[in-house]
Amino acid sequence: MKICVLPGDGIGPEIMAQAIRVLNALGLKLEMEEALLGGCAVDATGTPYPEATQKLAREADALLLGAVGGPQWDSLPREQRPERGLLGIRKDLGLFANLRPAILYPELANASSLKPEIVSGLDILIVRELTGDIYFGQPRGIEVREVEGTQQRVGWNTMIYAEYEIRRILKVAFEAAQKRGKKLCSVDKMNVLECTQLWRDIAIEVSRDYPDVELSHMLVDNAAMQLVRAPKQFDVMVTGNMFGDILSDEASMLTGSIGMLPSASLDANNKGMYEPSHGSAPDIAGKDLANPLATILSAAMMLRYTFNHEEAAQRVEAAVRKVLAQGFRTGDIYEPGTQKVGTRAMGDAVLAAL
Ligand SMILES: NC(=O)c1ccc[n+]([C@@H]2O[C@H](COP(=O)([O-])OP(=O)(O)OC[C@H]3O[C@@H](n4cnc5c(N)ncnc54)[C@H](O)[C@@H]3O)[C@@H](O)[C@H]2O)c1
Ligand SMILES: CC(C)[C@H](C(=O)O)[C@@H](O)C(=O)O
Ligand SMILES: [Mg+2]
Repeated sequence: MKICVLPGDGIGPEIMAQAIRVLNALGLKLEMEEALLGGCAVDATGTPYPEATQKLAREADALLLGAVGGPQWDSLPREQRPERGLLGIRKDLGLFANLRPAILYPELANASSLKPEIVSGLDILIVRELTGDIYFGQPRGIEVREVEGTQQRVGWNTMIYAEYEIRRILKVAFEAAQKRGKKLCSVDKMNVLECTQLWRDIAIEVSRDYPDVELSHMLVDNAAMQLVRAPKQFDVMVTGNMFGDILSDEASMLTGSIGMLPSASLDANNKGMYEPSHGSAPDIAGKDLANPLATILSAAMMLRYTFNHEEAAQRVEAAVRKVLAQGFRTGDIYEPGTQKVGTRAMGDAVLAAL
């Protein structure tokens, strides 16, 4: 089982160190090799997704990513920014299916931004398309043009989906729903955007192959509202790249913190890159404050989806549950009466629980 490890930037190396300790403690035959992605790669090689990383990434069975980015790279030309490395590796490896499970651990009911009675038992899966949409659409750019008689800067992007891209992510979502609560909500903005009218049309077509799954549709603005009004109405949600990015950060707060939301980014053969949904958190980087649980839970998803090692995945998830029950909390999920710990001590606790 060959894993390409990409610690990245900011809190990336800190949270990754804990996930690797957990993986190593499982007694599995895992071969891990580190590579550069993001700002660290820009600093070392001038490019965010260097050739050496491309090679390792393509050879590996799975990848584990911390996070990339930071203000020190924000003024670079766009192609050199860390985020381009992340988008580049997703596209290069065909990782079109991003699974983001928002699960509320009962111990964190009070850490959720919603009242316990609204979120208790929450278990939503957000399926986000990851290699298309306005993220990758051409043309795009910023240029000076004449507009209404004056020269001014104009910025534009293109929201575009081809039928096959919509079809394949919907299949992933329907199949996930079949294995869960058999309810799928497809989120779009068909009242305004043609691109997402096509999305809705195809969702209806694909649904004919999944008569056991109840398909509903929701406009994205309403979906954002419903997520904080009554999130338990959802089982699986499926949406495009842009809306999924936003809705999954929103959903993370229902679970207590963005530091609790893992993710899997899969290709058609379940090769995957596993990464927490959050970013490099420059405001807390290097301070031993970051919550490593989203990364550790992402490693569990890797064991489940790419390596088919359900038992090991469940061991890791049970260990996370146990440390929460024991009262260990990083600052983002802390509440009075629990024990505040740093990133490394949280890793220690998970290891002890294992
Ligand atoms: N997958 C990725 O690599 C990824 C994802 C999102 C953002 N980014 C990049 O990260 C940088 C910072 O972005 P941002 O500030 O908008 O989002 P962010 O997710 O990094 O941080 C948002 C807030 O959440 C907190 N936070 C995030 N992860 C945490 C954790 N594990 N434990 C405790 N608190 C945590 C941060 O301290 C911050 O206050 C940007 O350069 C952005 O492009 C990368
Ligand atoms: C860093 C950025 C490119 C990325 C995205 O928008 O996909 C991040 O926000 C995420 O959610 O993984
Ligand atoms: Mg995001």
